[in-house]
Formats: sequence, structure tokens, C-alpha cells
Amino acid sequence: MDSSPSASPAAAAAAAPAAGAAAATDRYTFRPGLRWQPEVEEYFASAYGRDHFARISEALAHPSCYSCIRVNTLKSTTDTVMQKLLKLVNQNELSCGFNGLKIGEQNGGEQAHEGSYLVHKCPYSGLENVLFVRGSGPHALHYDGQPGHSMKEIIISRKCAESVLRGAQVYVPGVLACSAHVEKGDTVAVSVAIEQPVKDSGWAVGITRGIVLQGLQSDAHYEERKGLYIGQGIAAMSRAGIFRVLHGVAVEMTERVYKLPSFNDVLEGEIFLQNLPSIVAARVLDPQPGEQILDMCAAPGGKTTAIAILMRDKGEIVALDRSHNKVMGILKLADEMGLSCIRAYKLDALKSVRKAYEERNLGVADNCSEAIVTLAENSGPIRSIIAARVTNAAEDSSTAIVEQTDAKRYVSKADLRKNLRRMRNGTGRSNCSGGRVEDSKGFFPSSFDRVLLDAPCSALGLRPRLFAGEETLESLRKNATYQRRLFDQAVKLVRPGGLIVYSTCTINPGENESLVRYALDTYKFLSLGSQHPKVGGPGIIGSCKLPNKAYTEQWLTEDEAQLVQRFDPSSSLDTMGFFIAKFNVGQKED
Ligand SMILES: C[S@@+](CC[C@H](N)C(=O)[O-])C[C@H]1O[C@@H](n2cnc3c(N)ncnc32)[C@H](O)[C@@H]1O
Repeated sequence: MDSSPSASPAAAAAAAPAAGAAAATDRYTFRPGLRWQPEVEEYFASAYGRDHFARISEALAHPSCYSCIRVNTLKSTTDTVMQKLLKLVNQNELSCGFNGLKIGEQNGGEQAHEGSYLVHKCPYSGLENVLFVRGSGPHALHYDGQPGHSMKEIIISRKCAESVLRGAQVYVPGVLACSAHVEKGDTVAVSVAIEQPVKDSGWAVGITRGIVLQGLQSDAHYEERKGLYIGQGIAAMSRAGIFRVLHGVAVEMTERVYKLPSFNDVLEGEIFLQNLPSIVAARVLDPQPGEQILDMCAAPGGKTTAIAILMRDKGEIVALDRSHNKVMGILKLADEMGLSCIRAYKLDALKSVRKAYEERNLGVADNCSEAIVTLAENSGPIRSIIAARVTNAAEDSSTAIVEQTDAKRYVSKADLRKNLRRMRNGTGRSNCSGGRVEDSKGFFPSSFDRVLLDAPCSALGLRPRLFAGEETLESLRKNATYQRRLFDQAVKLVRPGGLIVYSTCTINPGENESLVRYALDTYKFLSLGSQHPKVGGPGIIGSCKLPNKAYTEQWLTEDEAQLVQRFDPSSSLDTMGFFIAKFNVGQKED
């Protein structure tokens, strides 16, 4: 198979101009076509069927047309938040470009049920704390070109455009090129530069930052930007300013192909903006108050906080991430939402299982550098009590052993000193003294009632996505291998009789169904559990011989496929691509 990049049939279909459309009007439109590596496209076409994959591909290139809000039911009620949001919509405070309209009016005649306003409740049972806020689009825009004059333009990067399509402004670092003589206050058309195939060497954007656009066909990427105009805005600074400063808003968008509500600084702590499948994943875990939960790859903490609220902030959620700053983010979010049952640690989840022999050594005062700390109950004040008890013990001897009731946590001497400092100085707003987060040395096997592995993945379900050519079969395969290694750790850490939920935000069966196949074939004590709520569709059955590869990827049987949830971006749910599998854990083999 030819592995050089090219525009995909899906891209070509999506990008083809409507018959008879005039070239000029066709230029200033938004008709993106997602490009894939041909071998990746072939693989997905064999998994989904060519037509279905073309629809998925097209859906991925557009944002979904509503925002999904999870209510923090420990701080407010769904009805109260709904009233507050309706008020904000009516006051036009969510900058979605419409106020007080009913859905039917906004969508040009779509049937509206009585009372179904732009903010409405999620209709699925088990998701009563979820609200949908509708946006609109795609809109045909009229760009303000003066007759006989070319429009002033700005070209932005793909990543920047993906954010702008979700409702952001254009920030300085995202600007690649700009017309000459753009002054603050000028109206500019905003288009996006997307990677193009380069003969024999992959993909390149091919625009040097700062070049001047003339509005001529000789401009960089003039032809390629046809159909990639995402709106119009007012320059917040001059051309010179845009390329001189390092940050700030470059363009305030005034017209957008998609109008989506913005929730910046809106009802902070009371609501959390989250994709529907992520909310479902936390719900499927079904965490119970008082339990010990592990969230293995937790940042930025969306699912962690959803789990904490489902547990009514009672119990303990250990939230791990390998990035220090991201762990800080989890703590900040937990603090904002008023949640105290979350313990976030910096830890590589691949190293999250402690060896059993370490346990035997613990408690031998002279040899041991660690203390066993137990959470009798799990709440903020208890944490301080534990810190105090550890501190007293630590001051008495080189090792502290604190009584345990049900669960064990291990704290090094350095952590003891840190706790002591924290006792004296207070924890600070983000619960992490001096901007440092705690490291963890890991956990003993079978420590947790439930484990969520929301795995790092190829993220090929995120929307909008304007380019997918960076993924190769090899990179997809590497993700799958990494996920299996993380899953192996999850299996060790969950207790017999417990539960593991595995999820990804990718459409790639190699990271979804294949992982489930691996799990069921490797660990005979695992079985797929039925899921509630069930919002997504079934998994993919069968297998696929990978092009030019010596192996066959195994997916699911028909029965198994019914037990997983797959969220299809091209379905009427209009959400991201996502996958959820729930495993019941039986008696483990020794
Ligand atoms: C899909 S995101 C998790 C999203 C999160 N569960 C949420 O809902 O907000 C994956 C996260 O895994 C983290 N990660 C990747 N490899 C890891 C590892 N070996 N150990 C711990 N975290 C890891 C990344 O830093 C990233 O934040």
C-alpha cells in the first residue's frame, strides 16, 4: 500500500463544492475535509465500512452543536443551575449569539417541544445532573469585503482554529499570517492553515509566521484555504503588535460558523463543562460513598470530580497523573468544587503497584523509612488529624506507625516533614503547599474497590479535529501497547469482587475492542459487566488483518459487543468518539 500522505476520499467528498456553487462564494465557507494517512484510513474503513467512516470523518471535523454541563449536586441542584443558565442566556451572557430562542426557531423550523429552551435537561435516566446548552451552526457567513478590494485576513494555526470553533477568541500565538496594514479595530476574515502533503516527506503547514498576505492567489496556501474560513472578527491589535507581543487576544470573533456558549467564569464550582460520554463513564463506575477508588490517569480531573460527587464526597479517591502541573490542576479543581475526598499524587501509573515484600518490612521501626497511615474516615479534617498523629509519632522516633482501620497509605519521612510544615502554614488554596504536589510510591495489590483507567490514547474522537494525518498504524499500535501495560496495573490494584472501568476518547478499535479482547483472554477472572446508563451503541465485532502487517487484530464477539459502549461522532447524539468497557473482577489467581 502507498503510505505517502494524500487527501482521503472522505476528505475529498467533504471538500467537494456543491454543484453550481459560484467560486467566489465557495471560497469563504467552512467545508473542512479530514486527512488521514492512507493506511490508517484503510484500516478504519475496514472496521466501520467506507461510507460509515466517511460520515465519522466528516463529523469529527465539526464541533458538536451543544455544550454539556454537569451540575455539582453537592453545591446546587440541576433545577437551580438550569434557571441560572436560562437567565444568563436571556441576558446574552454566554456569548452564544442568540438569546431566549426556542430550539425550533433557532434551527429554522425543527420541531420544538413546549418549554424546551436552549438549556434543557439530559433525557437519559441516571444522568439527571446533566444539562445541555444548545449552540448553532454551521452558519453561512457574509464576509465584509469592500467591492473591488480584497478583504483583510488573518490565517491561524489548526490548533488555534479548533479552539475558536469551540468558542474561544484568537490568541496571539495562534496567528500565522496577516494582511498588510491591519490596524486595531479592523474587521478581518479568519481562516485556518492545515497541514498539506509534502512529496515524500509527510505533512507541513508551509507558512512562515509573520508573512504578509496580499489577498492574491499568490498568497501562501491561497487555494488550500478555500472552504476553511471559520468566521470574522475585530483585530484587537495592529499587525505589528500581533507579531511583537507574546500573548493576548489578537482577534475578537464577531461572526462564527459555529456559535457555542462560552462558560468562562460562569457558575464556578457549581458546574463543570464535560462531554456526555465522560459523564457516563464516571456513572458506569458506580462509585459508592465510603469506597476506595483509584483514578489512574486523572488529569485534568473531570471524571475524578464526577466520581467524588457521586460518592457524596465520602470515601477516598486516589487520583494519579504523571504530570506535576496536571496534578496541581486536579487539586485546584477539587478545591473549586469543594471536594475533600480526592487525594491527588504525581505518579507514573505504570509504576503504581508496590511489591508485596515492602509490606512485610513495614512496621520494623529501625529498618523502615516509612509510616503506615490509615484513613479511619475520609474527610478534610481527618487528613489533618492524620498529619498530626504522624507528626507526633515522627517526632518520637524515626518511624511512625499509625493505627489502621481499613485502608493503608504509605508516607515517607519527607512527606511527614511536609505534613508538619502544612500543619504550621496551612494548605493554601490549591491544597498543595508551596506549589508542590505529593509524590506517591504506589499502592499494594488489591487496594481499591474500583479502578477507573481513562487511558491516554490517540484521542481520535475529539471534536473538532481538522487534521488526522499525524497518526500512523505504528503510532496507534504503540498506544495500544501502552494501554495494555496500564491495564495490567489496574488489574493488580483492584480487589477481588471489585470493578474496573476502561475508557478512551478514540474511535480506534485497536485501543478499544482490542484492549477488551486482551483483557478477557489474559485474565480469566475478568468478565464484562452490563453498563448503566447505556447511551452509546455496541462495540465492533470480528477481527481485522492489518494492511502490510503480520498480525490480525481481534475484536469482540456479538455478546461482548452488546456489553460495551461506543459513542459514534456521526450518530444523532452528536457527541465525541468515546469507548467504555466495564469489567467485573472475580477471584484472582495467585
Ligand atoms: C485521557 S487523559 C485523562 C482525562 C481525565 N481522566 C479526565 O476525565 O479529566 C489521560 C491522562 O493520562 C496521563 N498519563 C499518561 N500516561 C500516564 C502514566 N503513565 N501515569 C499517569 N498518568 C499518565 C496524562 O498526563 C493525561 O493527563
